[in-house]
Amino acid sequence: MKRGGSDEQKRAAGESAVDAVSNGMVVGLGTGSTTAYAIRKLGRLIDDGMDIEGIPTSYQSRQLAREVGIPLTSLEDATPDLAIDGADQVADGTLIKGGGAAHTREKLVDAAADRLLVVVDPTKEADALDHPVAVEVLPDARRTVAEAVTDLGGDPQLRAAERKDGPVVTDNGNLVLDCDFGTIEDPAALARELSMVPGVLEHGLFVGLADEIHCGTDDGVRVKEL
Ligand SMILES: O=C[C@H](O)[C@H](O)[C@H](O)COP(=O)(O)O
Repeated sequence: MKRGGSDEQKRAAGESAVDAVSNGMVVGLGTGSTTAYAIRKLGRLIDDGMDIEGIPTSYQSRQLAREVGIPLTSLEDATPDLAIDGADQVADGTLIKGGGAAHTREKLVDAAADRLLVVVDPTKEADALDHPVAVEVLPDARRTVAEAVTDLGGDPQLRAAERKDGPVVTDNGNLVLDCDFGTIEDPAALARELSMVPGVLEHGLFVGLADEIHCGTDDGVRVKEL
């Protein structure tokens, strides 16, 4: 799905993060249009003889990794040395993710990795987080979670599928509520509160996980260490 800035900005960011990959590493493969550039570059490094394994975070990243020849492993068998992942919004090192409904597995892999490199374009950077937060919910919990989100001050909308009638169904067989909280003053507190709601599998607030932000611009890549 196409979101955010230009393809060239995304390519610059995705490929910049791959410069941190060295021989023998296990790499977490995020999901989305920006990470796709990183996955393709990892494939080229493997073609050149590098020994890298990937842990995919979605059907999309698994298929692309297979296409470009990245050997795959899993969290059962390996710990990622680093993960490369995109974001829908970044402010002060905190991320909102889940625009592709992949945030649950992304969070598992990103949190397990020794380092998380986030790849974005300038449209994703903000002074404060105000993007809707994707919340993956068990189908039976759709209404009760929506009520809890409303009690927390959010406006939950069931994510509708495109080119299919009805809702988006995640790779895990669940639904997604896009929850608009306006400007999020305290992301860590909201993250904790959402995690406590029964029926919430995972939400798209990634607090304290990112180690570097690689922002692709028309004039090169800005790397911010956190
Ligand atoms: O669920 C999807 C992910 O969290 C993506 O990493 C995020 O939506 C950014 O995707 P893109 O690079 O396509 O904007």
